[in-house]
Amino acid sequence: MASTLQSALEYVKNARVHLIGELRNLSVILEILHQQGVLIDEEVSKIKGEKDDYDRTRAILDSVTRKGEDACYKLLRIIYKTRRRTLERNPEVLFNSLVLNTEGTMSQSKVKSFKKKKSKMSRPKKLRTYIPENNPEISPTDLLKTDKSILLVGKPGIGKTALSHEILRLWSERDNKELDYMFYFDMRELTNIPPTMSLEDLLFTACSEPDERKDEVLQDIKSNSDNVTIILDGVTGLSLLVVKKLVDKDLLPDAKIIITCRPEDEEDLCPEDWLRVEVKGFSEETIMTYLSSALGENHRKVLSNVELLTLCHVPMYALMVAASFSSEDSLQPRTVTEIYINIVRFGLQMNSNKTRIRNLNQFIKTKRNGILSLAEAAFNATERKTVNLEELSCEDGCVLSFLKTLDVSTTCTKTVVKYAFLHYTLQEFFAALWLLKNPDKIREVFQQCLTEEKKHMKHLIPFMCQLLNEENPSLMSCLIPAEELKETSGWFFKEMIDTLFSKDKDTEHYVDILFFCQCLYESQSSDACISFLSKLNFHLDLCGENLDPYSCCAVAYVVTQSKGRKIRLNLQDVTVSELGMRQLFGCLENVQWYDSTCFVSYISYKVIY
Ligand SMILES: Nc1ncnc2c1ncn2[C@@H]1O[C@H](COP(=O)(O)OP(=O)(O)OP(=O)(O)O)[C@@H](O)[C@H]1O
Repeated sequence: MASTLQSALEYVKNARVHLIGELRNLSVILEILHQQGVLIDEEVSKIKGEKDDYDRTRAILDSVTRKGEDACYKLLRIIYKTRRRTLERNPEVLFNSLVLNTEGTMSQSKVKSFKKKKSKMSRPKKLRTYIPENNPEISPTDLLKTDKSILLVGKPGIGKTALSHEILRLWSERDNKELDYMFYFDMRELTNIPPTMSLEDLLFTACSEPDERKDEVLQDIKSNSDNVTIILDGVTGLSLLVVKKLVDKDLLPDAKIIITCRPEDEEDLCPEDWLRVEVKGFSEETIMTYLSSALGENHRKVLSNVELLTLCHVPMYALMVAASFSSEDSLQPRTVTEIYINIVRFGLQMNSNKTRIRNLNQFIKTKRNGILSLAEAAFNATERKTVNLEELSCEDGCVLSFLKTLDVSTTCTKTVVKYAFLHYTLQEFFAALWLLKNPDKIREVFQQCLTEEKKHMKHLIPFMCQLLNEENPSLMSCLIPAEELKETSGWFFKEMIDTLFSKDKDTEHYVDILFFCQCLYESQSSDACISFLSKLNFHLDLCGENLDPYSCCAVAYVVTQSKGRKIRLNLQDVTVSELGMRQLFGCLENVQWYDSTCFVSYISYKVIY
């Protein structure tokens, strides 16, 4: 509850502007402040006599801050306990359950057989393997209860900090009235402290200092270290002597230490008697709960897209997907690629030591070389049909935050570190980005899409279509000069349509109309839609297709772009959800139902729920 980096007094002062706008049910707060002896009768009456709630809130905050730290702490506790009634906008980030695994890492032979099995799966099945299975082994409550020290390991953004905050919350709300201590340190905030910092300085300077009898408190902590829990969040190594001594139990030998770290920093951090817990992210069930509570009915749009659904196993990405869909209509991403652009921008911002959003473009420009080198490794890996990135020259932690690391033993004495993206579709996104920097390769990739061996390269095309869109320069303008992109988009769509249709003349090659619609929707280019429709003689045949809401959105977009000519649309025997059907209704006025050449647009569909 109370922050470890600022006192309650500072907290109330800093939050004043927000509290003035957002506190409500002031009589509840006043009553409890009175009961707890923070305010006396006269003060309460005076505050109640103020002319409106705005002045009453100011008066409460003034009185409490004048009374100092203790009074501010009590006020914060009251607000926290009554937050559902007293805060206009409930700031609580609800903790959704995470899959926690205590089994340890998979053996090399298991990894190999899993990979072999995976290589034979279809793309949706492969993507689904990212989502961890929901077989709960241990809960945050168990983690609070155990006496063992704990190492929480997990990929970037997977929920380690959220889990340690949850442990802190459970601790602050438990009934146990015995005196014990819990300290939380965000190690990323402790960058400028001397490597030789003492325990006392760590606990009382970097953390909160008791008002009085500091020596006595420190003595109590030292002599009863079994009553102490210290959470060190985001540890990258043992360079701070005090942290090393805590881990080695040279200091506070009976204290419980909880460390969170990413897999690449795990070595040396997990003594044998510690409990190692791997944070694996959201299960499918949690993704559904998370998205439906964040987005209501709109969550079906995400669920129907296997790329986005599986991406959401990383809570940080789930947050971004939810934020993208829940923003004001005008700010909502129209396309899937825009969500990835948001994720990349947000990921860079999160790992940039809090760059402000208005300075973010400038910041991204400084990371240009690192991002493009990551993009190159992504392209090479995608072409080789693997998730292992090779020849990664970038060492910038901010850029590498999109990756997870894997230690692979090459011989019994040698281990190499391999990198992979947190999700395969992010690899494809970066690969598409690299192609736009190297447009000479694009034609070759279009050709590859027609071959059995390299047909997986087609998944880069929808990303490229949107990244070429001049109206959305939020990422590309920082990486590739606008003139280069303009030149590419001058020939890109014609070449794409011509190449992907070309084989159709000679063979029975199947033209994937839905895939085209998806690319054109991502491009948001009317001209490209018209070229495509004229290639099809304005006849879209989707007979027998399974149309998820995203495909429906894409089809509706393409159909509506044809202003001069109506479209003949064959929806015979399609399977479609109710949401998808609603997306399609919007474009039906652009559909030609009867026509003299006896082509008739046709609808017969099965609705799925
Ligand atoms: N269990 C959860 N319930 C709801 N949201 C969560 C949960 N876990 C994580 N999130 C969301 O995802 C974001 C990233 O999570 P978090 O900071 O905990 O990741 P992390 O594993 O600590 O990452 P890093 O390695 O980068 O420090 C959080 O800001 C939060 O919004």
